[in-house]
Amino acid sequence: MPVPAGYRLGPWAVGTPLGAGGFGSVYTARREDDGQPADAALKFLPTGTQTPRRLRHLRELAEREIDLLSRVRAPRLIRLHEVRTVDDPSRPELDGATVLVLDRAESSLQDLLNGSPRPGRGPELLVEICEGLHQLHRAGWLHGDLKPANVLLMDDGSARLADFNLAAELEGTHAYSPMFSTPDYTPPETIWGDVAERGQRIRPTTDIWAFGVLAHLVLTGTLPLPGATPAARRDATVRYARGTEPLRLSPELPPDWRQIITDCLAPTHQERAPHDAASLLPRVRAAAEGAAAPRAPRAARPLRRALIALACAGALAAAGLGLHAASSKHPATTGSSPRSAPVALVGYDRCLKGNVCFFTEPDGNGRMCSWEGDETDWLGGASRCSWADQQVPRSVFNNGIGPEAGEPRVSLVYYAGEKLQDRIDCLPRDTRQNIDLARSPRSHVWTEHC
Ligand SMILES: Nc1ncnc2c1ncn2[C@@H]1O[C@H](COP(=O)(O)OP(=O)(O)OP(=O)(O)O)[C@@H](O)[C@H]1O
Repeated sequence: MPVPAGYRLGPWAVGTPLGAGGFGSVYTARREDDGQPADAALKFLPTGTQTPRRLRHLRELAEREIDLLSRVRAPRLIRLHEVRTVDDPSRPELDGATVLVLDRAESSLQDLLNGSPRPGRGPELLVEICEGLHQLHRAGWLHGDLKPANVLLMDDGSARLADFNLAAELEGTHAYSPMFSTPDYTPPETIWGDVAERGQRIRPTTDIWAFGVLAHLVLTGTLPLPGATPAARRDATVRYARGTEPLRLSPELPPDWRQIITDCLAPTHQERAPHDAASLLPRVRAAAEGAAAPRAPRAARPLRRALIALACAGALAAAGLGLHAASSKHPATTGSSPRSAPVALVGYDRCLKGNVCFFTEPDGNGRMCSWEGDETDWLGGASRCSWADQQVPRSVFNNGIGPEAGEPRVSLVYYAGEKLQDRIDCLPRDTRQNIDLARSPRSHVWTEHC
C-alpha cells in the first residue's frame, strides 16, 4: 500500500517505508502539530479499497489487532497510541484505510537474522520474547502468528511482540483465529485443525510450538524440521507428527535449550500442554544465563499414540506422500531465515494432498472432514466425521495421490449407508465439486477406477 512521503494524517506526516507484510504496510511518521514532536510507526491496513469479501476479512484482521492492543498493555507488547481512518476521496487507493499509530521500532528480529543468522544476543532476545508471550497469555490472548518478522526490536535493543492481526482471545481452552497461518511456525494439529464456523481453533500450545521453531532458528540459524522448501518442511512435520521420524534438532544446541525446544515441539497438543509460557519462562531465563534450567513440568501421560496419530496426523500424513521427500540431514535450511508470510487456508485449499475432503458448504467452505484411507462408518468408525450426523456435505474434493506415489487407488466411491451400502457416486482424482444430497454419506472406499 504505497503512501507518499509527506502525506498528512491528522498531526502525523508520513516518512519512509519501514516494512510490509501480508496485510499491512508500515511507515515512519513524525508528529507535526503544535504539540510535542514525536516519532511513530503508522501501519496502514487497506480496509477501504478491496472487494467486499476481502474488505470483510481485512476489517476483521484490523479489529483483532486494535481490540488486543487497546485492551492489553504490557511491557513486551508493542504499544498502540491511536487509530485513525483515512478520509481522503481524492486518493481512492488510501481512502478508508485503517491506520494504527504504534511505537516505532528500529528493526525486527527478521532483519537481525537476515544480517546474522545467529545473533549474539539470541538467548537474551528469547527471554524477552518468552516474557511477551507470557504477558499475552496471562491476559487471555494468543498471538497466532509468532515469527521473527513479528518480533520488533526497539532503539534500546529490547524485543516486543507485534502484529496481532491473527491474535485471538481465549474462550475457555480455545480461541478462534482467521484461516491464515505461516506454515513454518504452524503446529501439526493446526495444519490439520478442526475448523469451526468462527475460524481455526487454536490454543496456547499453538504459540508454544512457534516459540520452539523461533528459538531453534535464533540459536542455530536453521529451522528445526528440515527441508529446502515450505512443502518439504511440512512433509517433515507430517512424518514427525506421525511418529515415523524423530525430531533431529541441531547438534549445536546446548542441552538445556535442547530440552526446552523439544518440549515446545512436542508433536501433539496434549504432550505440549504442560509447557506453557509461565513454566517455560524461568527455564528460558536460566538457559540464557547458562545456568542449569529448572526442571520441566511433568509431561502429560502420552495418550495412546495411535489415536493421536489418527486425530492429528493421520489425515495430515498424506500431505507428505505427494510431496518430495525432504533430506533427513539437518541443516537443509542453513542460511535461510525465511521471511514467511501467512498463507490463507481457505476453501478447497484446506484439503491436504492425499485426502478426500467433504465440506458443509459449497465450494470447499464451512466445516471439513477428511480422510486419507477408507472409512466404513463415518459416525462410529476409527476416523469419524464430527458433524455428519447433523449436517449434509455440500461439496467434496478428491485430492488423492496416484500411481506416481505408489497408490493405484485414485478414485473415491462414497455411500449413503455404513459398510459401503447404497452407493451414491464415484469421484475421479482431482475432482472438486458441489453436491446436492438429501442426507450425509456414511462410508467411502478408494478404488482404482470409477
Ligand atoms: N511499530 C513498528 N515499528 C517499526 N517497524 C514496524 C513496526 N510495525 C511493523 N514494522 C515493520 O513492518 C513489517 C510488517 O508489519 P506487520 O508484520 O505488522 O504487517 P502484517 O501485514 O500484519 O505482516 P504479516 O504478513 O507478518 O502478518 C514488520 O515485519 C516490521 O519490519
